[in-house]
Amino acid sequence: MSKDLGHDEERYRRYRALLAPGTPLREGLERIRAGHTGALIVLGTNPVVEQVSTGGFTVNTDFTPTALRELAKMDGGIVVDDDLTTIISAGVHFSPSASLPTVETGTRHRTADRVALQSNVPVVTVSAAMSVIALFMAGLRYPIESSEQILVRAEQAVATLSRYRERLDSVTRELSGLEMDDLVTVGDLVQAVQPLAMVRRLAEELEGHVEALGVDGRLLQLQMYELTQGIDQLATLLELDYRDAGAERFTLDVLRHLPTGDLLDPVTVASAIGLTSADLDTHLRAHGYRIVSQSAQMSTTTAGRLLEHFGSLQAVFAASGSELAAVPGVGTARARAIRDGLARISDSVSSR
Ligand SMILES: Nc1ncnc2c1ncn2[C@@H]1O[C@H](COP(=O)(O)OP(=O)(O)OP(=O)(O)O)[C@@H](O)[C@H]1O
Repeated sequence: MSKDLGHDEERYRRYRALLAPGTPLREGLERIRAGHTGALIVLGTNPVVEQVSTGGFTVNTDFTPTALRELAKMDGGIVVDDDLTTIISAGVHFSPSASLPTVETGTRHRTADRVALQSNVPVVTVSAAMSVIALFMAGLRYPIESSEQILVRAEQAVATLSRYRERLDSVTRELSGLEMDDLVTVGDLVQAVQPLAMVRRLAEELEGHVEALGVDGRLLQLQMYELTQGIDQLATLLELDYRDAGAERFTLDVLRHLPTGDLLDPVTVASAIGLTSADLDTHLRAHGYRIVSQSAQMSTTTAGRLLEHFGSLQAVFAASGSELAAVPGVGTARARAIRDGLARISDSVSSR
């Protein structure tokens, strides 16, 4: 089955977090898996769940991993309340409509799929034969993988992300050099936004892994944090710098939804982000917010004031310390910091 989450994404994410390592539910499921007994657990109740339930007995006990494991030894399924704090019943036989479609083969899994579909309540299973945990939700089956399985994919994503991050840092440095000389073209800007979009895309994928890993995802979360530092700010600054370059407001948000194949094509990217000319050689003028605000950790408002005062990024570079200090809100100390910062940026660009 496909993993296309569509409008169920938020719900899926909630259950993925509830099923992550370290949660009581996951702990109970892991105990069941280790015991090879198997289980079918309905994660909530409503009139349809009640209607398809027969037999079993009422438990109404606090949800604990041990209680879940003990009750799973019985034949039949378990019903827990919506917020997973109480085990309502155990040993329940479910009789969902046999006409509902399912591609599952065993009776436990066919039942789980159909109960989830008919009641719109998620169902989780542990297969006794296969030792796998699965979540059934709205006609889809989501495998709940072990941390080791997820980490293999996560490590590949981290490696790709760090390559794109390196590329992004290198092209933004090149872009700075071109901005200083007022030589930027559409192609140069596109070269910077492509790795930026890829970094964001990979970070989203990693966020999913971090959520699914629960307590096992802490290290990954730190790596992701480091590799994506300053990304949103960079996007905002690029949008400010090239806001006049597009037919409408220049925004990088559209790239989130562009298929990866299209993201690799410069002309498609140029027109997707609304650049007036998709001709990659067309000259673009950067306002200079990124370079000026990063020179001395200043807000875009202050950077904007400087740029407006001097008229261009090049004029800010050419300004003397006293000229900078004379701009309202700058002052002598900050003027020195700006001069030092601009010199540093200039050096880092020319040392490459
Ligand atoms: N309709 C049902 N309601 C509740 N529990 C059920 C139902 N059908 C099957 N089960 C539970 O599933 C158990 C195993 O069934 P079966 O082996 O046919 O399923 P399966 O999908 O192949 O699962 P497994 O991979 O665990 O063997 C049953 O002993 C029973 O406890």
